[in-house]
Amino acid sequence: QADTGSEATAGVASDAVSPPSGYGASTASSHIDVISLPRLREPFREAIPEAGYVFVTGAKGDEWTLRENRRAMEDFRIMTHRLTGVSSGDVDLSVEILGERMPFPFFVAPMGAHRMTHEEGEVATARGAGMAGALYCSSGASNRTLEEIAEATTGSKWFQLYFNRDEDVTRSLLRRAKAAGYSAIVLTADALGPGTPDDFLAMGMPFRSDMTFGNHDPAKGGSGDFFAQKVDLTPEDIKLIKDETGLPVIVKGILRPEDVDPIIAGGADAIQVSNHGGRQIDGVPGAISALPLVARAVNGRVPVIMDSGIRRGIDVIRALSMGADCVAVGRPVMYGLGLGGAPGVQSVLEALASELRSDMLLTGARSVADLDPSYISVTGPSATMQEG
Ligand SMILES: Cc1cc2nc3c(=O)[nH]c(=O)nc-3n(C[C@H](O)[C@H](O)[C@H](O)COP(=O)(O)O)c2cc1C
Ligand SMILES: O=C(O)C(=O)c1ccccc1
Repeated sequence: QADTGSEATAGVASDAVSPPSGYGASTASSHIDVISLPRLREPFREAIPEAGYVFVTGAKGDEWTLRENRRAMEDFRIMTHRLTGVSSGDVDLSVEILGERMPFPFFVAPMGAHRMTHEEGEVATARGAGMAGALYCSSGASNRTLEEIAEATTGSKWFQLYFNRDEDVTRSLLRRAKAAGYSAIVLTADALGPGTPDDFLAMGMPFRSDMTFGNHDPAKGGSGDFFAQKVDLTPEDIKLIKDETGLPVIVKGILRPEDVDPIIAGGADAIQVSNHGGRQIDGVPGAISALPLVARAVNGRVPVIMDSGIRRGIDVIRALSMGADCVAVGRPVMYGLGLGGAPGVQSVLEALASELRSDMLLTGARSVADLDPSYISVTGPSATMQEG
């Protein structure tokens, strides 16, 4: 895709925000055939500009953690139950987390800058999530505004907060999220800003020239500077979120079991085990390896959510067996957005649900509530971590 010429303006959604940059993001809007989520990565590369592909698929440093998120899945071997009398009509994938009923135990992870992938940005992703009945977690780094996104999804929605150094800015974001109907706040605790894959740095960080962070656009009720994030967060900061909104707070980015107690004492209503898809610090363990120890530290006091590396139905089974109540899916949702806009996102989420349904049947578990560590044999580096 050339970054010049008027051709790129054709087909731009009428509600797209800023003037088209000629960047050439996807304008696709159709269902897609999904053999599996990993198989979408190459077609995604063909469908959007190289800068978007590198930004979305890349990760920090040597990308060891990015690879480890997938490799470590292999340490968790599925111990299938046989002759359990479970039929397909019996399989129940639904869960309820923080008062939200979900038709399947996964939702859309908060991701910023969807206009690097699709002209419509987050509005299309959120609409697609709603079409699949999935919960959409809106990123604080969205290109569209949280209000536009709220209006676009028919499903449940959570708002992910990048805590701003300016308290008034943070409070204003929280008030708006509450007013727009978001039902929980996700406090991201493991990020400094946009991911900086080496390949993206080498290209000169080519964000599209018309890219803005919608929630901070003064023309749309926003204020402050997205990049002015508060980095010195403590468990005390959870209180401000709860005081301002009265909503449940999920703390995202936890890998270390010792962090759990102070965060729950600070008022957190859920813990999200995550390494941000390997995008912020390289060298941290695969999220699935960290999950069992964090889940043991939580010990049922609050729900546990996990993300980073979920690509298959069996990955969802691994995470739920090892103590997660549900999981979030990141990059594959962007593949769906680039390849098919809102219906493409729907296709991706429904394909994962369908894969999970047959994997559950073959695992021999009737419902996600039945999954426990007895369904898993832990081997390799992840087993060593559990002993350590
Ligand atoms: C392009 C991109 C942008 C992201 N932006 C955010 C963000 O704004 N806030 C956040 O909490 N996490 C963000 N994440 C991290 C995701 O929420 C999630 O932790 C990660 O993508 C999960 O890993 P997966 O992609 O392997 O599923 C982003 C991830 C990607 C790929
Ligand atoms: O890239 C990321 O990981 C991320 O969190 C982010 C933050 C700001 C804008 C876009 C993405």
